[in-house]
Amino acid sequence: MDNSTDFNSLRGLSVFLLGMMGAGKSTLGELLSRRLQYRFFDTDILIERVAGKKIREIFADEGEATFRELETQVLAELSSLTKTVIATGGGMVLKPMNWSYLRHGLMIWLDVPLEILVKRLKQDTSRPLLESTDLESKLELLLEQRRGLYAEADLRIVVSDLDTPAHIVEKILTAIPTVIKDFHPERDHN
Ligand SMILES: Nc1ncnc2c1ncn2[C@@H]1O[C@H](COP(=O)(O)OP(=O)(O)OP(=O)(O)O)[C@@H](O)[C@H]1O
Ligand SMILES: O=C(O)C1=C[C@@H](O)[C@@H](O)[C@H](O)C1
Ligand SMILES: [Mg+2]
Repeated sequence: MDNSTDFNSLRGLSVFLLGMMGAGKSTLGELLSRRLQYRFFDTDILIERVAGKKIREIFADEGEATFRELETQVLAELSSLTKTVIATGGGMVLKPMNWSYLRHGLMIWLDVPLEILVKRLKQDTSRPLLESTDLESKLELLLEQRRGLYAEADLRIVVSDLDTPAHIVEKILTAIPTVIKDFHPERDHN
């Protein structure tokens, strides 16, 4: 099949991937962008570039509030682009102001069960919010606090243990035409 038939319905609209740490936003974002022939950006990577240091170091040296400011700044710049897939950081949904930027594109929530997140993140040391705490309890708490926010996305993709990144991208591409039908670009940007 000609891949372009998959995504004509997007009409150049950017895609924002939302979801918890470890949900696969960065991994899938890159794959999805290739399928869509879109550019790909990852807000965490851009923040590290702007700050000239790792996220772990930004949290340690300047605190989470500074990280969140940089996050909004990077998002604001990306939101004016078209034909772009953007992997956001897990906490992008926290600031109400960020929603005015996220709403410029199609927002997709990668909904991954807690057990899978724990499995994926137990060896990881790059995520400061998961440092020196009981990983499962911390993730559970964050998920509880954020679930309602992620649920504001235009599309929810439920991920199971057996879903490979390629399979999830196919699920997204299949769902896009349906969700885009109800998408109103003139929706409230506030
Ligand atoms: N479908 C999948 N199956 C198996 N492993 C996966 C899948 N998707 C992602 N992973 C793995 O899970 C880990 C976390 O993925 P990734 O970094 O893409 O998450 P993220 O959503 O970008 O997290 P963060 O919000 O912290 O940036 C990586 O090691 C990645 O290889
Ligand atoms: O869920 C979060 O709050 C975070 C997720 C990561 O992507 C990074 O943006 C950072 O580690 C914070
Ligand atoms: Mg990521």
